[in-house]
Amino acid sequence: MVAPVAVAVPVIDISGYLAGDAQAKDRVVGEFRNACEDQGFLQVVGHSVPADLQSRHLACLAEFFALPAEEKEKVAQSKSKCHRGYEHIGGQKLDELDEDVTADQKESFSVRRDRPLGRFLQGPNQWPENPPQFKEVYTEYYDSVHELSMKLFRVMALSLGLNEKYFDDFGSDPDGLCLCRSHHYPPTPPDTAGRTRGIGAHTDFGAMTLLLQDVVGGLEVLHKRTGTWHAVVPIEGAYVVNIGDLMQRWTNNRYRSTMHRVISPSNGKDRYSCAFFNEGVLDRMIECIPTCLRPGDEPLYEPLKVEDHLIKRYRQSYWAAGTELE
Ligand SMILES: O=C(O)CCC(=O)C(=O)O
Ligand SMILES: [Fe+2]
Repeated sequence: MVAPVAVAVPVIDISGYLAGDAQAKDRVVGEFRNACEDQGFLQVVGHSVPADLQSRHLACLAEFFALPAEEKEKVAQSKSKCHRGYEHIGGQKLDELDEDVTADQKESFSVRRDRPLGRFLQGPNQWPENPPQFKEVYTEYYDSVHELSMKLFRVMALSLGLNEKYFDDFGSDPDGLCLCRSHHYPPTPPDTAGRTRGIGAHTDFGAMTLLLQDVVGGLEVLHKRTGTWHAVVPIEGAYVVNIGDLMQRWTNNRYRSTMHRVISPSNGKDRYSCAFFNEGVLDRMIECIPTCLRPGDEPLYEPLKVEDHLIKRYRQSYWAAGTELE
């Protein structure tokens, strides 16, 4: 049940920081640090992604997901050797612990950077024929949100007392993995209320996630201290930014990767969202960032290769839904 008392997810206006204002920079960096050390969830407004691009992207998604199933299946993820394209409802189950809840009641479309086939998740995208502007708008959106993520990695570096370019390579290496996955959550049928999950409870796999959600609502975050779920109230055009498991590990638990889930809409509305995940370079070793270790402390985790971490997490979430993943 969602707790009646709202646990605030901080809202950070980064417009002054982006404009180069030194005072705003200190404020933004401090607010970002507090949010990441607390729940690892925040919302960013005053960012650089144009509102018009967000609307065009969401409109294209609605048009695509409304196509007949056989049209969407032409670009099914099961046809891709690198897990790109359309995934039908129930293809993934992110809640790996609760057997009673359904597989994820979302359909999605996944895009990464086009690379030659070979390494895990590397390869070419698949694009639908309709709507005709889908590829162009999706690509423009991907580039814009990727650019914003790089600005936020700079804030992240400063907030950890590091050189502001510390994460530049991790986030912008052409072989680095970023996933821009868009979702459609159809309204839940009334008879399955309580058991349906748009997305089951999970933590994100990568370093940082930037999520655009429409105004329908349904995203919830688990408040660790009280064990209660709280709505992340939609703010039109804002990005919900959250820390993923890789960053929690990298920062020796200083920054928190927090459980979240999506409850399918029960108000008869369709919900759309788009998540951008920075998952990093496959060969990169993740080991405790020096500024995250107090004198005399030991790192909590062994060094871990990004590739090993991602293979394990992706496979688990697909096997839980009975889907094969190459
Ligand atoms: O659609 C949402 O609001 C959340 C999506 C999400 O948590 C995910 O894709 O990992
Ligand atoms: Fe997530």
